[in-house]
Amino acid sequence: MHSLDPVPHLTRVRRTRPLVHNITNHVAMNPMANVLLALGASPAMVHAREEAAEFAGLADALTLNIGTLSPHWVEAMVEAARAASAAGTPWVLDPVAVGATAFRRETAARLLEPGPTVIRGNASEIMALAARGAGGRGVDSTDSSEAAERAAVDLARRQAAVVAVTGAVDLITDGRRLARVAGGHALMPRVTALGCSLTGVVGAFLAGAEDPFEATAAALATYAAAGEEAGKRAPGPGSFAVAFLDALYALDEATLADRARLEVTDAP
Ligand SMILES: Nc1ncnc2c1ncn2[C@@H]1O[C@H](COP(=O)(O)OP(=O)(O)O)[C@@H](O)[C@H]1O
Ligand SMILES: Cc1ncsc1CCOP(=O)(O)O
Ligand SMILES: [Mg+2]
Repeated sequence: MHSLDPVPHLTRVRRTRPLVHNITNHVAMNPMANVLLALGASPAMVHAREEAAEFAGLADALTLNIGTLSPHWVEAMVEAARAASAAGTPWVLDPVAVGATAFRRETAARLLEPGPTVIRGNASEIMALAARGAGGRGVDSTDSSEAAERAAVDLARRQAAVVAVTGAVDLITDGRRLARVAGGHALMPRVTALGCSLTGVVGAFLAGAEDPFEATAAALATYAAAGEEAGKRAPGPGSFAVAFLDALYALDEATLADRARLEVTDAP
């Protein structure tokens, strides 16, 4: 068992206010920007092909999400990914519903080429990307994160990337280590774009981090702690969405240290 303290990572994000460039889907655009602001980061949603690569070169981290694709956006994403990799800027791929259509599979394959630092998806998406499952039901998972463990470790090794699988328990692996993050709240998958927004939060935690595995686990532990706090106050998805932003904003280091349920072992 290894130890991993998420608190210094949250402190770094709040101190440095990283500029996170996101090419995300139409559904997530607004909630994701609000989540990043509540966290203390600086979001920018910049998707035109004419400027995506240039902007990726300015940002502290980049996140790409294939939720509502169109051909123009795919080219912008490929160019932004290449620019980020060339500049040594960390970037995250969110393979929304990757198993659903050929267009998504082809796009994800193109985006894996320039080498994402982190791949963050739900269990069905990670299994589909690793060619081990049918891919869920649209954007929602039909698999548990435990079922995706082998796929996640294989994908991490194949891609030399960190893979984060979310669900009731989150798994994070770099192919060598495996972290489990418990907590969060059952209302989280009932609010759209909370997973997409988490991808932005992972981007914020990667900025300036020495170890992307540790930074990703810290991001997921922070998100779970905020979800748990929000769940105490919200009776349903509408109020949860608002309570989650407030909880993320209010989450202090002592509460994170107290709430974080994070364990790290060797990957199988
Ligand atoms: N049943 C659950 N209990 C607690 N937290 C959950 C549950 N399902 C998902 N989450 C949390 O919700 C967030 C989004 O994850 P998920 O729903 O898997 O992603 P996506 O929205 O991309 O499908 C993650 O922080 C995850 O830990
Ligand atoms: C509903 C929907 N349709 C295309 S993208 C999207 C948002 C998915 O958000 P999340 O992956 O966070 O559930
Ligand atoms: Mg998703």
